[in-house]
Amino acid sequence: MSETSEDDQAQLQTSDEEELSGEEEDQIEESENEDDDNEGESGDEDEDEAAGSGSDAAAPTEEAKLTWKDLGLNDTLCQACEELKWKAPSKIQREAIPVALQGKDVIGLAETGSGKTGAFALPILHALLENPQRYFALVLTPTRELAFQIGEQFEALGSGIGIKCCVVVGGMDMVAQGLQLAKKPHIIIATPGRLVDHLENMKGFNLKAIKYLVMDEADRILNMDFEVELDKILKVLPRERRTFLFSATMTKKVKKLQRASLKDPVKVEVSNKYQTVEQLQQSYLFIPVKYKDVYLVHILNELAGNSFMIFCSTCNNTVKTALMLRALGLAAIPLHGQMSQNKRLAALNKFKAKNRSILISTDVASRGLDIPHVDVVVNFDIPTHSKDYIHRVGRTARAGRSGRAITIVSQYDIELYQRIEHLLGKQLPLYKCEEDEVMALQERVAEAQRTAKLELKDLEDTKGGRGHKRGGDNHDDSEHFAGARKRMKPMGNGAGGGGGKGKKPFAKKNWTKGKQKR
Ligand SMILES: Nc1ncnc2c1ncn2[C@@H]1O[C@H](COP(=O)(O)OP(=O)(O)OP(=O)(O)O)[C@@H](O)[C@H]1O
Repeated sequence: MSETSEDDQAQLQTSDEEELSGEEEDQIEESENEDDDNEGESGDEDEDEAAGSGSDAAAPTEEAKLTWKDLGLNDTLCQACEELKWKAPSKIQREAIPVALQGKDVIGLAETGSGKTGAFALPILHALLENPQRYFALVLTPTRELAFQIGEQFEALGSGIGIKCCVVVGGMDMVAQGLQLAKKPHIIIATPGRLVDHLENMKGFNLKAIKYLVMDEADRILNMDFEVELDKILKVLPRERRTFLFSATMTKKVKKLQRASLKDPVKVEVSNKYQTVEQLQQSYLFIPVKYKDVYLVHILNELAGNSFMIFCSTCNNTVKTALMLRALGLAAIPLHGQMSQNKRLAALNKFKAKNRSILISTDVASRGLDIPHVDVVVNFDIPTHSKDYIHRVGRTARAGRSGRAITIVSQYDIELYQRIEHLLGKQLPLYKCEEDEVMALQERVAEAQRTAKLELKDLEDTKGGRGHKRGGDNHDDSEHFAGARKRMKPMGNGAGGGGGKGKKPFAKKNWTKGKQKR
């Protein structure tokens, strides 16, 4: 493997400084263009394969003796990994990086949180240092938040070499993005819909020079939801390029994979299902649908002090659930595709900064997001596609940490749940709880549900009155809403706002008063 010369590095840095001085700040603007955030997926699950969840930690294992240098990466990048405290490559990195450095196309299948981003970013940065060039690589991701996260990771790894990235996603100002693109970054990280907008509308912008195409969450990108956009993008990319497909779940459908026009790809598959049990404690709860809220509150109470990601099936459910929990004094914040992009980012940042301990989201947050402090994932609504289960529960137990996943299964979800167990290749244990204790919460929860309902109605009325269309950006500020809550009797539950460990958001004894039977 050739080493990158100092001249090459200097070239990369010098040209950046010349062209990119006076960088303009991104303007965040509200938009209702949600084309890139499809939350549903079309089936084909029998043909899918999964690498499990959380089993191949990014954290190196004892037997992992290989160093970054051994993989063939140049010194600057080895140093960048060390600065990020990545002591040694993870399994997927050990296996994928050498193949990628040989110039091969790669299909990388490895568990959630196992370091796949580094597995494709490092060889691209290595190649960039050997042949510095603008518009060098294009990374496609299914969601906007993931695009920002990947951009940050490229910048962290490439900080020593003056790498310039541009994140191109919907919901942000087109003009500001266009200006950034015009500065010819090395790496473009994009959601397909917005990239197509630029390709079609920005004079002089093309992707003819691209040397590397990455599809992160590749099975999702190759899904029919992105068909039109992806075809447009692939048409304008040069055939002479390297293509990397990465995900924790991959389609086996040859037809779908053919769309990526890979050339003799090497499949790098990393899976070690036995460790899943150790790091990710998975369980399910079988309950009648009408008790879902009360069981959720019970779980949050039982595991108080942790950080939670709760997944719902619809935008409306995320808001309703968040309002219900907030009426009980729990620090819940919704995140979904009908929120404006600045509010989506704000919600995520509050959760990341531990200002809120409960993030309630749709599948817009199920893939790729790397928030190390997530302790518990709750599938409040069961995922319609079992693949999504793998991604959702993968938001915890990342990079060698431990975590828990609890799936609420109602009488209507049995078939979907069986499919999940089939995909996992094992049966999960029941989440144990005392029914009496749960039912003792019912009265308070019912009151909170009523409050939430009123607040939701008030929210819709207020926004509707301002001329917003229903289903637009009208479900995003439930946090600051206190209309109906003001009318509600004080709960006296001592609920906290933040989510630091050890803090109980509300005192359990308050909830067990006045037990009642079902
Ligand atoms: N070699 C390494 N050593 C230690 N930590 C690492 C290493 N490589 C990556 N990480 C860290 O592990 C975490 C998970 O990495 P990453 O987000 O790339 O996982 P992923 O495999 O893409 O997960 P997902 O399938 O959920 O998208 C990140 O916080 C990253 O910084």
